[in-house]
Amino acid sequence: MTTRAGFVALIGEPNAGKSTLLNRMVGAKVSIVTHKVQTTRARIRGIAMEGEAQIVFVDTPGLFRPRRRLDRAMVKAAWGGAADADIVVLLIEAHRGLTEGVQAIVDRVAAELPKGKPVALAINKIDRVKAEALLKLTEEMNAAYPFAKTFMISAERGHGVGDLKAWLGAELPEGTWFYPEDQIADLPLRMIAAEVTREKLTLRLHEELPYQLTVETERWEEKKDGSARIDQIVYVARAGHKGIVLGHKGETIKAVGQAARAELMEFLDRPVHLFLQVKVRENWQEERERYSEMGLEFKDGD
Ligand SMILES: Nc1nc2c(ncn2[C@@H]2O[C@H](COP(=O)(O)OP(=O)(O)OP(=O)(O)O)[C@@H](O)[C@H]2O)c(=O)[nH]1
Repeated sequence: MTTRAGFVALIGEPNAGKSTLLNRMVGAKVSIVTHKVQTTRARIRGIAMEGEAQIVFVDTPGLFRPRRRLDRAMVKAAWGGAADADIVVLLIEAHRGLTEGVQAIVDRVAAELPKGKPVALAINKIDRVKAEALLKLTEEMNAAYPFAKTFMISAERGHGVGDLKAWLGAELPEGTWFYPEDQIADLPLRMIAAEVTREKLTLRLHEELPYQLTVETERWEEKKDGSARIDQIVYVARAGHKGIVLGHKGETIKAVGQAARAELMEFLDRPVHLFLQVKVRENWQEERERYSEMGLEFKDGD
């Protein structure tokens, strides 16, 4: 049997319904922490199986409205994420139509994405408009950009979502799955847990380091007493950064751990034992394979 696997980047204006759509396609509330838009970097938002195809959804946060230097770097990285994805889906809101924001995204898509990259259009919230308006918008959008396909959906009610998912599955390149099917179930939790810690680090360290560190959940153990033991590693790019992350007498990492643990307990609704370790991984930025796995690649100078 032919298996398929690949990355899909979901892009669109804030509020377009990306989280709602993802939750529907992935079938779990995986995007719980993602509304804190500006603290996130492109990463896996969820994984869905569609027949023999494994669809890995990547997030491209901070795609628009760069304000500070850091944000500009993030926008660049986000477009890198979209460019690396096998398929891009632009999600727009039916009742708002071709807004200035949507036009700006379309312009960027045309300018930044490699030619031939399939970009599908998903017109969301169709429950809010009449059929004629929808047809007009479809024409208008397809005049603005040669979309590979147009879908009319309601992420909230589920209309058309199955068609979109089936199309994505069929369009992905042939290849082996990135994740064993039985691991997909707890993968989002591991990623959410890592994201929570990364967010606390970002809050604590302000703009000093966040770009150069990453958090990975190494181990997740369900204890008999109903609690969860979570082991995470914070990777920093340079030996000098380790001290900053640890803080004086380990105060910084301790505060980060406490804050992350509190949020995880609330999210998981049970006791959590969180263990954080800080390690130096000098070639962190060069580990391209890792990034391409996330649908994101850092280039020199970013
Ligand atoms: N009427 C209607 N509302 C929808 C539909 N899909 C999503 N929404 C609503 O649109 C709002 C935004 O949805 P989200 O999924 O949070 O949007 P998002 O694109 O992830 O937003 P950001 O995280 O800000 O980028 C929510 O209030 C949803 O309930 C739909 O099909 N119909």
